[in-house]
Amino acid sequence: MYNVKTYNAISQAGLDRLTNNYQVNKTDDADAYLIRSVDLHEAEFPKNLKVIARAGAGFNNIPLDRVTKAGIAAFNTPGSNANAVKELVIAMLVASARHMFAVANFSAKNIHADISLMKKTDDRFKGTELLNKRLAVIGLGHVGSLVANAANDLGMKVTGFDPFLSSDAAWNISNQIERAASMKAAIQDADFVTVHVPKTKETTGLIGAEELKQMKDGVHLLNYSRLGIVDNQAAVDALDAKKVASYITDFGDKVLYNREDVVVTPHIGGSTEEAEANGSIRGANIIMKYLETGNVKNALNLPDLNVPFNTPYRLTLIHENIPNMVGQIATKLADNDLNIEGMSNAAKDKTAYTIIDLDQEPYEDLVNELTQINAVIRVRIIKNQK
Ligand SMILES: NC(=O)c1ccc[n+]([C@@H]2O[C@H](COP(=O)([O-])OP(=O)(O)OC[C@H]3O[C@@H](n4cnc5c(N)ncnc54)[C@H](O)[C@@H]3O)[C@@H](O)[C@H]2O)c1
Ligand SMILES: O=C(O)CC[C@@H](O)C(=O)O
Repeated sequence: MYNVKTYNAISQAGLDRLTNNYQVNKTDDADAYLIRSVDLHEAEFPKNLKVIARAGAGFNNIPLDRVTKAGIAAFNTPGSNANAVKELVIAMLVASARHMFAVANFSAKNIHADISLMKKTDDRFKGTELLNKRLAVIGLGHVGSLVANAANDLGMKVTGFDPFLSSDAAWNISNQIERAASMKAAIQDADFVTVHVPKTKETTGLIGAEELKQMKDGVHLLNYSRLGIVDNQAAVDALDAKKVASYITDFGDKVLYNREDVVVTPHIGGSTEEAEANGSIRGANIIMKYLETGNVKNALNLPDLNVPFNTPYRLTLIHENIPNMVGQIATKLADNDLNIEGMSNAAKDKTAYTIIDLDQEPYEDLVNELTQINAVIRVRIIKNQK
């Protein structure tokens, strides 16, 4: 029996996929965590924990270095909520062009007045159209590519900037989207700028005072990525200077409160029934595959390694990516008369992963003995359930 612990509201759709070999939230000493935005940076991980699946795209809440050193595989589910974010961003583009939040505030405050009078008395509510306006999309991954394509379908001129664009992602982007060679080239002519990059050391403050200065006067800025990717104090200064017309973000920050030109939504970009179900189902599938086969695809901290599991037992080893690891492991098995039916190894950055298929049950102390090899981080024996 495997134990799964959930954090945050995890859609039942994914939990329903777990087979009878799984129980959910029965113990803290879990084999797997299925999480959303919970911040794990200060968390202590139980000894049993083998895998963390993040239902969603952003993984800046997982301390990847520490998790890897503990031999825990970490996965996210990018794309599971991309359509939800796209729809909200498009709504916010329309809302900012048509002053929808000012209109809503006005009508809420003047509930007893004849609302049709406001059009006659107040020119503030005359908006602009998105047609032929320019949108800069920073980051063209799962979310950014959908936003770029949808804005293009609405008749906007769209410029994208993504120096690390994967070839898979590039296939999803309409050939109408212009590709900028630099951030400055992307933002300097844009009427709207929207940011869709992961939060890393490199992207923190990606849109700061300098970038805001390079934008057109009256630009509308959107941040549905993460807190800190836009320097909020710089954004407030640019709003005060009327450089930026409006700023819409999914992440609260006290410097943004009580302003009519700022709208903060409470981190709801991916909060739809469909997106939460997608993320939870993908998370549950990832957990079952990793625990039951050791196979890995698109992990955040392990290389891809997918080997058909046709023997009664399998050993998986997470170890440092240094010379002679596989040799030492194979020698230990040979010294103990364990025949290797199949062996595969791959590396990602400083971490390597080895799968060894065995035709017989390994002796009890093998895990301990292999773990004692210098630079071996985690050893598992998996019994084939098929
Ligand atoms: N508000 C929400 O609820 C919500 C929902 C989903 C995702 N997100 C956030 O949005 C981010 C993007 O999500 P995604 O699913 O598109 O991720 P993704 O990994 O598919 O795409 C991210 C893209 O950003 C690009 N990128 C990285 N650094 C860049 C830089 N310096 N300049 C330009 N491009 C850069 C990458 O090459 C990649 O193509 C996530 O990391 C997450 O933080 C927020
Ligand atoms: O879990 C959520 O609702 C947030 C998800 C979102 O921020 C993401 O990065 O995918």
